[in-house]
Amino acid sequence: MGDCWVLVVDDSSLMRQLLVSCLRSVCKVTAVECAEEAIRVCQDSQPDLVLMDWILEGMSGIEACQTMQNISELSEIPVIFVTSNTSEANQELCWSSGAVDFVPKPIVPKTLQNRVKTHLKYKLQTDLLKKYSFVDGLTGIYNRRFFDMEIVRLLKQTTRLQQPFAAMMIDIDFFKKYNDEYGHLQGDDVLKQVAITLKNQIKRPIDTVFRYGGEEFIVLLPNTSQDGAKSIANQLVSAIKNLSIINIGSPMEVVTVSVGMTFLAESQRCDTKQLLSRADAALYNAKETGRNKFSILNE
Ligand SMILES: Nc1nc2c(ncn2[C@@H]2O[C@H](COP(=O)(O)OP(=O)(O)OP(=O)(O)O)[C@@H](O)[C@H]2O)c(=O)[nH]1
Repeated sequence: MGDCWVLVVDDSSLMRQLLVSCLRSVCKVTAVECAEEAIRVCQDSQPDLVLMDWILEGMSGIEACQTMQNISELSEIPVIFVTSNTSEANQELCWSSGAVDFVPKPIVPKTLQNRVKTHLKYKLQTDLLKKYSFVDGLTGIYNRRFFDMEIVRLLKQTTRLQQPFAAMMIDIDFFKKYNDEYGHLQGDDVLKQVAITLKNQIKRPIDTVFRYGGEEFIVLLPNTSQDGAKSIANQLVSAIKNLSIINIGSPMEVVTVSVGMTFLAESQRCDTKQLLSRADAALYNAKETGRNKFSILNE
């Protein structure tokens, strides 16, 4: 729980100090003074929990909570109101805005700490369950379901932050021949080795590998230059070849992959469908022009 991170939103500096010092022994805490800034912080780096004041300059706590509910990547961050507006009608507003709890002011430190601990525990459990439902059973890397969610979030983030973005579609060459020659169980083992190798090649925490389909993988590299992405694509191709897994059905004699890459410069935008069809076209080109290589499609 010490690694959890709580964002405090309160326009009184005294209250911010009080809340931060009260929670410091429970988790990491950051404080901001208005709802607009809180939403920005949540969009950039999602906290595990938000402690929200009701009356704030500009957007109110209730409006902020409603706004967060309507932004898909923020809608699952639990919000607890910390407020002296404790009338029944106001409590009703808290619940209907999407808050998970309500702590009255003046705060009782022990109560606040225990409420926060309880909600962080729920959050950690939910995150863990989600994580398992997003992991591919065979290879242990993220699955298609997670890709479908992540790609929407990452493309939005890329547009908002005006960053470049690279996506690679990776397909094992002559894998049907491998299965036919060595059997499906050994084929499964190759899929595991390829997945682990791809994962080990990408070093930054924001880069992600997914198993997209049977013997197809996707690598997403947010905020990466075109040269950087090309060099990673080359590394991936070499790393798989260097595993030296014999495949007598392949002219390369070992298991190799083909990589189709699409790159979006800072100003370029596209949706998931366009991104996938470009990566797929580049992959087709890599397959058609010899396999065991990468191709790039920019337009
Ligand atoms: N062992 C195993 N094989 C799989 C799995 N998913 C898909 N495959 C196999 O992957 C093979 C894909 O074959 P193709 O699409 O013809 O592609 P390929 O033989 O790799 O040929 P190219 O892509 O053109 O180089 C098929 O034999 C599938 O049965 C899996 O989970 N385990």
